Amino acid sequence: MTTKIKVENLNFFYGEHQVLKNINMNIEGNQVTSLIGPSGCGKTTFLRNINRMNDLIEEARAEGAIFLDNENILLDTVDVVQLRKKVGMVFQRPNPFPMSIFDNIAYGPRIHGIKDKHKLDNIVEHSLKSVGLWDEVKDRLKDSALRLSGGQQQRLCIGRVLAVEPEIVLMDEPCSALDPISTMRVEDLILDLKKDYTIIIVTHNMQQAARISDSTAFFLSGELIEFGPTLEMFHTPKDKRTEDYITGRFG
Ligand SMILES: Nc1ncnc2c1ncn2[C@@H]1O[C@H](COP(=O)(O)OP(=O)(O)OP(=O)(O)O)[C@@H](O)[C@H]1O
Repeated sequence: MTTKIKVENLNFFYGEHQVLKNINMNIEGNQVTSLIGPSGCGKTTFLRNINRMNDLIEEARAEGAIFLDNENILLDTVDVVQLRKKVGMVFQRPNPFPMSIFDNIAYGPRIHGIKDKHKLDNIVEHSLKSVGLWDEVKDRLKDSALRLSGGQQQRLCIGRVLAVEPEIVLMDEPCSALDPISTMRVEDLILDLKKDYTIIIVTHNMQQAARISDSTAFFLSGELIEFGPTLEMFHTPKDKRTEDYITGRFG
């Protein structure tokens, strides 16, 4: 069973500006959870709390608790390097490092101390197979990753995250820069990955949320308005504001 996430009374501020308001949520393992809501409602901020990426912003401040299994990762005592190994993140635009395909995947494991060539070969092969890229690139592992297509680059970036064996994968609009066919491949990949990982994805695409997620959370102005099984939320939303958003009446 993969890691569960329990969010308790999470409030988050950029300086005086309160961006997240009293969020409570139980996110199950082996599931895909979508975060939806209009631009600026706090989805990315929420996601970035789960691997403490907001720590990098000086005036950012979080209150409350986020438990990964039993550990509250908002405590000062948490080792954020270890946390980010456990909680990988994929960004909106594919961002491969300007180095070879092999070195992109081997980068994280090397940082975490793996030097053995044979071990790294295995990790690279395994990660590239997990993201369905192995057959496309196995004969050119030394080529620059920047020469891959956008869709291939995004799968490479997901492979780079998987190479350090995370428990949770956060994805911030991972398909927004991709064409429909690459999007479909990444969506298939996400569905496949949920057997091993807890996945949270921010998306502006309602069809995408409906296609790939088990649960959906609807945010509005920093509040969690509704959270539940995706099918229920899309067919019988409990809150009028959720209904208005998913039917395109605002946002
Ligand atoms: N570094 C920052 N400093 C100050 N305020 C910020 C910072 N980043 C985001 N904000 C503010 O926090 C609020 C939430 O932003 P966030 O990026 O989390 O929203 P979002 O729902 O992910 O939006 P989008 O769908 O457009 O990506 C916005 O009002 C934004 O202006």
